[in-house]
Amino acid sequence: MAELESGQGIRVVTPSDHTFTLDEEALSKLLLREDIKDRSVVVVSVAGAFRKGKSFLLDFFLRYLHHKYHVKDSGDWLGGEDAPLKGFSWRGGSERDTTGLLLWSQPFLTTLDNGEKVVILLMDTQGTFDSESTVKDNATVFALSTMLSSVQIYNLSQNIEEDDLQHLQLFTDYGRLAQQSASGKPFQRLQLLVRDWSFPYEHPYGADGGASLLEKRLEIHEGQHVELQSIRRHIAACFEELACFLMPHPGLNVATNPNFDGKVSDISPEFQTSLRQLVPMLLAPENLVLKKIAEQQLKAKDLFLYFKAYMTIFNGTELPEPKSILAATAEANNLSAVSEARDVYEYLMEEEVGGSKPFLDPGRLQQQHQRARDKALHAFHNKRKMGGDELEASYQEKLIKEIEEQYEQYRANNQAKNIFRIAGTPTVLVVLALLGFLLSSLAANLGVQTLVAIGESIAVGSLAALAVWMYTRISGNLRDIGVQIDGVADTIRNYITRQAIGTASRQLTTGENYKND
Ligand SMILES: Nc1nc2c(ncn2[C@@H]2O[C@H](COP(=O)(O)OP(=O)(O)OP(=O)(O)O)[C@@H](O)[C@H]2O)c(=O)[nH]1
Ligand SMILES: [Mg+2]
Repeated sequence: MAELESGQGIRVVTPSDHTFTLDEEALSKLLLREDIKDRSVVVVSVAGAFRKGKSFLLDFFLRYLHHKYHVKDSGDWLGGEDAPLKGFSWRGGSERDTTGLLLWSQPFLTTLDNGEKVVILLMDTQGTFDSESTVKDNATVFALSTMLSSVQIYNLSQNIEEDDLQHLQLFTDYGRLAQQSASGKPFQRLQLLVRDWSFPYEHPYGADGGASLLEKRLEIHEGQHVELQSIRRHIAACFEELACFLMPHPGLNVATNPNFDGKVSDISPEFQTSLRQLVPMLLAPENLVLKKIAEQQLKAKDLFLYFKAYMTIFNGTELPEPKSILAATAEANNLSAVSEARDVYEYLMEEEVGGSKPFLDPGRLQQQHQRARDKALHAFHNKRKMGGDELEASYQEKLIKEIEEQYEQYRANNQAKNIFRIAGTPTVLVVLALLGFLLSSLAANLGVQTLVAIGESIAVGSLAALAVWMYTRISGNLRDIGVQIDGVADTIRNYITRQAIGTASRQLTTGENYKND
């Protein structure tokens, strides 16, 4: 477990004076890490009232993840009987402990059976209903963690009560709107977890008992107030999967002993049995739920965009309307499509004209740009987006603009690789002078006087131009003339390069088919 001890909870969202700030730097260090950013994400979050054992539970998740994905051991993961429980900060007492939103600093990496490379992230959240938070603070933490996770574990104490369900109210409207905008349900798994369940004779501990209790609580019946009916109807419409698990009491040591350090031997055997069932049910490779928004699987780098988008709208003075949550989702959604398309463009261009590649004929560069641009736009269109055609069109415009800017960059870099360019005007003039002399001496041997004269005038002209050019550069006078000479040399150089490359590529590519895909 030494490796686990080197990890820590990173507070990515911090509360201050009833607003929340995103630590973009800390978040980007984790999500935009080279080995993480392109992996599909699984985000497991635990939320609910304060002081109810959320962080404590997450530390068992960490033990399992460490055992399964780092040590890759198939033996017992629960750990030594006497080892203290480490990980996210947890403690006894009546005062709140966790604040803001935290992610565990060590991402757990795995490859699923279908070849999908994933990263598993754990999220700990500030407990709701402590004496320092407002209703808005509570709703913000709960909403953010639900929207950013693929599995939200809703940690409840003793029973599922009506106010627990009302907490989901914010999402029921959002869910309705989101469904109109994209097909499918907006969120994935809501896992209710009832702690200290004391009626196993009515509903047994575990997933089955949980399912029957949940069914009973979500039942719609005649005579029920319409508001209660509508909450129930819409909760089901928001989550792809609703599940409930009933946990037994962990024993008095856990609940009341101030010196309890989390060792397994102090925890009731029933609680241990339930942990062994619950944790793999959520975190075994075959049970992982990949984070999706608007039916798109999120990569770690996309999650970063959504974090930013949601934080912005939740930081107003009011709780955001479901409509603005939808708008923020749509924006982040389009942004992620733009970023993916830009990657396609860059990849294809780098292949041909990346930093280490030699100079490419400007005509071929233009063709490659067209091809890469088309493919990037195709990738952009292919990605499902929320927010309608107008929003998509505005992001498409942004994408095209960015691509054109990048093309300019590639063109400039390519031009800089041109050998003549590196040597500049003097080389062109010297080469020209040499060619002139060569022509005149050849023509003299053949006795063609006009060509001798042409050759000589090219040579003398070039040398004179070189002398003037050097004068302008050294003295700083007659700069306009210097620029004009540069222009002529540039034109000659471009012409010669195009001819030379054209001939070379014709020879090289005779009979060869360009790969187009
Ligand atoms: N009764 C009971 N106590 C538990 C359970 N699990 C953990 N505890 C105890 O609850 C106390 C609080 O644990 P934490 O994990 O810090 O609780 P939390 O929900 O993260 O609290 P905040 O961070 O303040 O919101 C500790 O003393 C744990 O030993 C449980 O299932 N039932
Ligand atoms: Mg906590």
